[in-house]
Amino acid sequence: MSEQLQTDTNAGDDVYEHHGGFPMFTPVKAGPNYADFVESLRRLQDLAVSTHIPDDVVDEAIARIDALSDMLEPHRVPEGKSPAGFNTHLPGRGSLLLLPWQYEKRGADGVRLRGKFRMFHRGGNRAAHGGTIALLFDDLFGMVVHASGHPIARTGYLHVNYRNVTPIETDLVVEGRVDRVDGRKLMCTAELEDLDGNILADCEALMIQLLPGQP
Ligand SMILES: CCCCCCCCCCCCCCCC(=O)SCCNC(=O)CCNC(=O)[C@H](O)C(C)(C)COP(=O)(O)OP(=O)(O)OC[C@H]1O[C@@H](n2cnc3c(N)ncnc32)[C@H](O)[C@@H]1OP(=O)(O)O
Repeated sequence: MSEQLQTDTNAGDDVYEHHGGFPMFTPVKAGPNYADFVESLRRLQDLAVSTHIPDDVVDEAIARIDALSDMLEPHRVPEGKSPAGFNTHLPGRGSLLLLPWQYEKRGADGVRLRGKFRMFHRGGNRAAHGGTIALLFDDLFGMVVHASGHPIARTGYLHVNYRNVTPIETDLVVEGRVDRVDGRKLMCTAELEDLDGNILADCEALMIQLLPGQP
């Protein structure tokens, strides 16, 4: 198993040339306080979309956020050199982009995550924005492909069926798997459910393995 894609499940293809033009990523371990850092940023995003603050407080917030950004700026690193996205024990693998969900299962037969859509994922009337649901599925399928031992594949299409309104700030589960393989084409399916087993959305995706050099 290459260090490039090594995870705690040891899943994934180990020949770099099979991963298209992807660079070799060596997972970067998060420090003990990294999860708190990302959670603080998520809280800030929750508040940014759910407050109505006076202009003078806006001015002060801008100044403080800019000061924080100035503190972080010298620590910029190239893609793959940040802990963000590589720490499978953290919500959203430690990435602010990804849904802050955690793995309940990750194996060759599928991947299951549990978590909540946050306030900043709200699309209207306490429902999750449909685009964030597609993001959840898309990232899940990346991990499904990896956990099933296939080389990196990119999403050809995602077909999302929004079956019921998906609530924010409520524990939910999503589970997906590779259903069928046809050469480079991996047909995947997944369902998003509440804890009573009601399907909120389901998704079918075509994941396509990359040819050598494909970005
Ligand atoms: C340590 C902790 C954890 C870390 C662990 C990391 C895990 C590992 C992480 C990596 C994670 C990456 C996950 C990325 C997930 C995205 O990248 S999502 C980004 C959105 N997707 C994209 O940007 C893809 C853009 N598209 C492309 O790059 C190119 O279309 C592709 C996918 C490379 C395919 O191009 P191509 O090689 O020219 O293939 P092409 O001949 O067109 O198609 C191949 C076959 O698929 C079919 N096909 C292609 N598109 C479609 C379509 N839309 N509908 C139907 N059929 C289609 C073709 O008809 C053809 O079928 P056959 O004729 O072979 O039967």
